[in-house]
Amino acid sequence: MKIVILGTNHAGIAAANTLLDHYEGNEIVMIDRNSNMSYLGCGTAIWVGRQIEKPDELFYANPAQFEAKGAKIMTETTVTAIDFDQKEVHATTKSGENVTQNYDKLVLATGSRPIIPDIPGKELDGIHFLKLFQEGQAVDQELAKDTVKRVAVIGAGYIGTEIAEAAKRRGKEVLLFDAAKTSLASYYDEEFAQVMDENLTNHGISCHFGECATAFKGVNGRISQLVTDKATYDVDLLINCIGFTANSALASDHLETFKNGAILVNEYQQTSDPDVYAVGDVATIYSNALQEKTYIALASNAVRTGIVAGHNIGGTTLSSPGVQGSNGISIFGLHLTSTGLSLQAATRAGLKVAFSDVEDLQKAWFLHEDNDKVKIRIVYEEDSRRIVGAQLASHSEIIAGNINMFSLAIQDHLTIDQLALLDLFFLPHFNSPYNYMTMAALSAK
Ligand SMILES: Cc1cc2nc3c(=O)[nH]c(=O)nc-3n(C[C@H](O)[C@H](O)[C@H](O)COP(=O)(O)OP(=O)(O)OC[C@H]3O[C@@H](n4cnc5c(N)ncnc54)[C@H](O)[C@@H]3O)c2cc1C
Ligand SMILES: NC(=O)c1ccc[n+]([C@@H]2O[C@H](COP(=O)([O-])OP(=O)(O)OC[C@H]3O[C@@H](n4cnc5c(N)ncnc54)[C@H](O)[C@@H]3O)[C@@H](O)[C@H]2O)c1
Repeated sequence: MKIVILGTNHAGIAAANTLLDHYEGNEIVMIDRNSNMSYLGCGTAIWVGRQIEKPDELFYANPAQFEAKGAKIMTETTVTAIDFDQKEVHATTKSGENVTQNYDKLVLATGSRPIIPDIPGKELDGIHFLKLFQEGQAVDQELAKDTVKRVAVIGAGYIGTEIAEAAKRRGKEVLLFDAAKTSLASYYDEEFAQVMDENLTNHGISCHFGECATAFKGVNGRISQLVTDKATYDVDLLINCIGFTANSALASDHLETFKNGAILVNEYQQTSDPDVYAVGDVATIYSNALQEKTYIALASNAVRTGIVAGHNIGGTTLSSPGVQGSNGISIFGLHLTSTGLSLQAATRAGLKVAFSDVEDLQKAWFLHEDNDKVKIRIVYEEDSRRIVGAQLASHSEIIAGNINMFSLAIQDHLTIDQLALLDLFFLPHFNSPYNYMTMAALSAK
């Protein structure tokens, strides 16, 4: 069987590795327009903020590894069209040569691109996006310039908040904007996001929330001012981080799509064309919290969906268990993690939910060093008492592991009452006998 994989980043790599490592006798062709593969965008802010010196280790795979396993890999080759009737992929190489690859099964792993705000001045120099390694390099080079003193970041979601920290660590004056009332509003309720907002402000980032960019103005073709619905700011550099949109244009005329344009897939990652699979940021994903298909762009989902598609194409039926959109962020030592739905998000989705909040020390009360407070919220359905979300905030790194338990609870449809008496280990170095997770579940009304 000939399998063509379009896009060789996290989702395409996972599909290819699954097929190459577990199934024999297939011809695998991988095509990508980029010159590199496997770039971990999650490391961009860590590198740009000089928490690591170099970006070299942010790549975990290269074309030679796939060639060694028998795949044909075509980088710097842009797919221009797909003929789904003839089962052919048309592409153009770097040198301008047009090439065609036929397929028995096709994997769409073309990912996503940042959304471009449609406002005047968007074409000015000094306005950047952050997705590709090359875009990270461009921002890194800008931050090295002495002339770049004031940086505006539009969008205080994950990328915006992380790059705001990085620019601050590079000694810049940083202004962070979001249309929402707080940072991280898509992931956390106000009570949690405000902890982050305070942290950002305390570290010298100027937060402008509930404020929308309306125009970018320039001098000699380069950004010099940001105009919002509230004021005008002089800026030397602007970074847009207002979310991703699926790269589905190659297939959206032929395949069924979700309301945001992502390719609709079933639990086997199969699209409305049975010979075409879609994985990662280009595809929808099933949310166990919402109990319906949705769109969540995460590298963790890209890897899992690639594995699922690989096995199903290879011949092993494997159904995806769905996801919770579990995520985390760490800014100037403050960690926030969440899974499933916040109270706001659940209410917006029409769920009738309640919540339980607790605040306590991470470790036992008699340990006075490195024993930070933890803030926890569990969100659950009022009638069924099914857990649909959890949020944690602390300077303690231990919370990073805890959120995964809530992810499993949501996946397995556990109720808040089932969580209350769950056997959680106790050791003073890590927690208290009255664990805050237990206490949050026990105190649910
Ligand atoms: C700055 C940043 C930080 C992030 N941090 C995290 C994090 O901490 N945790 C997390 O889980 N997620 C994180 N993400 C999100 C994560 O990077 C994405 O969800 C992930 O990259 C999706 O992988 P993918 O393979 O589906 O798509 P992509 O990474 O978008 O890859 C798609 C590939 O398809 C190729 N392609 C597209 N169109 C064509 C075409 N026509 N022809 C040929 N090739 C094509 C592209 O060149 C690309 O290589 C972060 C993203 C960014 C940008
Ligand atoms: N730590 C992580 O897990 C991590 C890190 C980086 C990126 N990612 C993922 O990558 C994807 C893209 O990240 P992102 O930060 O671009 O998106 P995001 O969805 O996290 O945040 C986008 C932010 O932009 C704001 N916004 C939207 N339109 C706006 C406008 N016109 N003006 C001002 N603000 C506006 C939104 O309110 C939101 O807070 C997301 O799926 C994210 O989860 C994850």
